[in-house]
Amino acid sequence: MNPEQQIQELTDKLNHYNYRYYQDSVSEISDFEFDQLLKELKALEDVYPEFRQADSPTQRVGGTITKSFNTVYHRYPMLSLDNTYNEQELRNFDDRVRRGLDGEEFEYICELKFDGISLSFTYENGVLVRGVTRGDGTRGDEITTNIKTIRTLPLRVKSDKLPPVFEIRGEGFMPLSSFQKLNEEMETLGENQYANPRNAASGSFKLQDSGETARRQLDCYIYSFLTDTEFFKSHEESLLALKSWGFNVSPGWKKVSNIDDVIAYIHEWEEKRSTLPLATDGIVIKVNSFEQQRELGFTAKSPRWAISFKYKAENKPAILRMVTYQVGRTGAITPVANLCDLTERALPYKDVKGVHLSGTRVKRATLHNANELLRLGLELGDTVFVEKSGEIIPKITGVDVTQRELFPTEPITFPTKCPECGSELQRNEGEVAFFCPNDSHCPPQLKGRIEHFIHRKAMNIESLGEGKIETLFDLGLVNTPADLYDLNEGNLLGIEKSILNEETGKVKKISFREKTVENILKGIELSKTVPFKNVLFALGIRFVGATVAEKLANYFKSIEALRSASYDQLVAVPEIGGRIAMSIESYFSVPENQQLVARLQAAGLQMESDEKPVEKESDVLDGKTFVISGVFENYDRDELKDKIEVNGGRILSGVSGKLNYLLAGANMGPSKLEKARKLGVTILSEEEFLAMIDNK
Ligand SMILES: NC(=O)c1ccc[n+]([C@@H]2O[C@H](COP(=O)([O-])OP(=O)(O)OC[C@H]3O[C@@H](n4cnc5c(N)ncnc54)[C@H](O)[C@@H]3O)[C@@H](O)[C@H]2O)c1
Ligand SMILES: [Zn+2]
Repeated sequence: MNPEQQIQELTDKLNHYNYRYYQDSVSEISDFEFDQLLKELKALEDVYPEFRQADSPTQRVGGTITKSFNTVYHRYPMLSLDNTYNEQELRNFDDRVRRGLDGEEFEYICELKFDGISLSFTYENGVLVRGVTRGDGTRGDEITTNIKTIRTLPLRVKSDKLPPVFEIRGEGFMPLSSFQKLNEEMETLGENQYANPRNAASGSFKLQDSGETARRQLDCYIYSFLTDTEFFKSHEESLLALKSWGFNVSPGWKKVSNIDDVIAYIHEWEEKRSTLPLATDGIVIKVNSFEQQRELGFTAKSPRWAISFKYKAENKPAILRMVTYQVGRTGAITPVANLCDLTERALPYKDVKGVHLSGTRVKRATLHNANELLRLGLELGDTVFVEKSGEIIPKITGVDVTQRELFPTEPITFPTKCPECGSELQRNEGEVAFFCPNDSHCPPQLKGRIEHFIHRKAMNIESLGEGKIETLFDLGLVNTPADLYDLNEGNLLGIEKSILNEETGKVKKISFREKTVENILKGIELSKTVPFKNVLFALGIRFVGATVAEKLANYFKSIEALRSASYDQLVAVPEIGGRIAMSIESYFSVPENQQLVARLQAAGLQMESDEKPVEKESDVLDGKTFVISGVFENYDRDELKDKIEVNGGRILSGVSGKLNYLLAGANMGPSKLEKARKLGVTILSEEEFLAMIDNK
């Protein structure tokens, strides 16, 4: 790959992770890995500035705004912080500050870096009037009713020294105790749990229902004060004043006069921070004097007068006691390392508590697949190194082979049979994972099929989550998706199941109360109105994803026609190839599948597409073709698609020479944009597009 392609790829990747992180409150990789990729991109851009993309994540704050809230412009931009994981870079920062201040004396304030989301609060005449998220740094989401649920945040501040309008900033977070409670509840309800308190805080501050936000007991530490006139001389003064006005200022901060003391502060908190009631991921160092802060100024993304030091994930030795094998929803086999602490070597495995890693005890780490076992060269009884990068699943990073002399080990033999159903395992040419081919009877695969069926993009039965499906499956009430339609109040109400959490040894109860049952049944009933294309996707036919399902539904119009289509008829459909055609044929040839479809049909699901001809609003877009890409402010992509169609336009699946317009939102891949430019396609913003149809 040449540098230009590398820059493009890194940009796309990082923008994707940013989007998932800020929009969906999900971390697909660890923060450390994210920050390494960002540094890699920055280094490349420094050498090849001409290839830097317009949407480079090195140039802007990563967050986004959503259309579910009012968008508010920040009076003062809300930036990010530069970060580092090592002391040398911290000393380099110190050198830059010193040079920037021409040798003047200066002080630092060290603070803990709380792991939540950045919030801004505006007070007018002492009254809290607005709370806004950081958003993209320039504009954020107005979440005033939600932030008012923070009990430590004064709604009114009494002091005769206050400026008429001021803004304060802080980190909204979910205390560890609230986080644990929330996740236990999610588990009981069978909902997906949050991976870490940060994601939980970010999701909870942006709920539409502020009653629910209140219930989740969020909190906020205040760390900054802003106003139009110079009010304080230093950060220290402002922290003391904020405290005296009743704001929740975390007591851990400290003023120091040189970088060595900063480093001492970092060491002091490295262990101690695990005793705090909230998650922290590092410390923040700020130049104390506001005048000096102004002298140093800002980059596009962060102040030059501050930096954060992030603690690296802890890495510890552990003993590999055994390897167990999990069967995934698709039948893939994942080996899992079962670990214990060095001090637990002699304990029977059931009494083992695991290795202490960043505040929790770890007993298991995924080994991904058979190749990973080989790559690490593991043997049973080995002393291995484990790491937990904050929120992400613990992983084994290496083996200490010297320990084998003292503690004998045994080779690991990968199983040849499925641990769940006993079928002979298979591995496809060129694939790393072994899988169980018994897709019609292997329990985890059956469960997986049902989970796919209820997915938002399939039958959209939101009232059923993973935990509930698991319970119904284990009780034998639901073995196939069709069984869902036989459920009634009689067999659901009062169901209880205790689930043992093997990590903690705690037993949790899942119970179906009246309200839950009502919701489940309502969701199932509603799914009968879900269009045919979703039903087709929900069946989970191999290679028939949501887009293929839509194409097939539009073409064949009914399950009857699809089922009886020959291979030749199938491949005659635009964009349907031999692989898909074969998979469809083979799906309908299996008796269990025929039965399933028949039962679903009898239950009243939509097995025909009732595509009404679109009611046209105008023909201003007649004969024009569009591709929609990225994220938009006012409408989502489906809404935009509708707007195009009712005005006579057509949607194409990709950028090509035939395309007239690319409707480009935020976060779209720069390579697509580039391609469109090269082909001379007109690129439209959301605004420009809306103006186009407004002129009808
Ligand atoms: N894992 C992923 O997929 C993923 C994706 C995107 C971003 N990230 C992580 O998020 C980081 C970027 O997020 P960011 O821009 O919010 O930067 P950041 O979280 O590294 O630092 C800036 C933020 O720190 C917070 N903060 C906490 N305590 C503070 C204090 N005492 N004083 C001042 N600020 C304080 C503020 O909210 C501020 O906005 C990345 O560096 C990466 O680590 C991870
Ligand atoms: Zn199996």
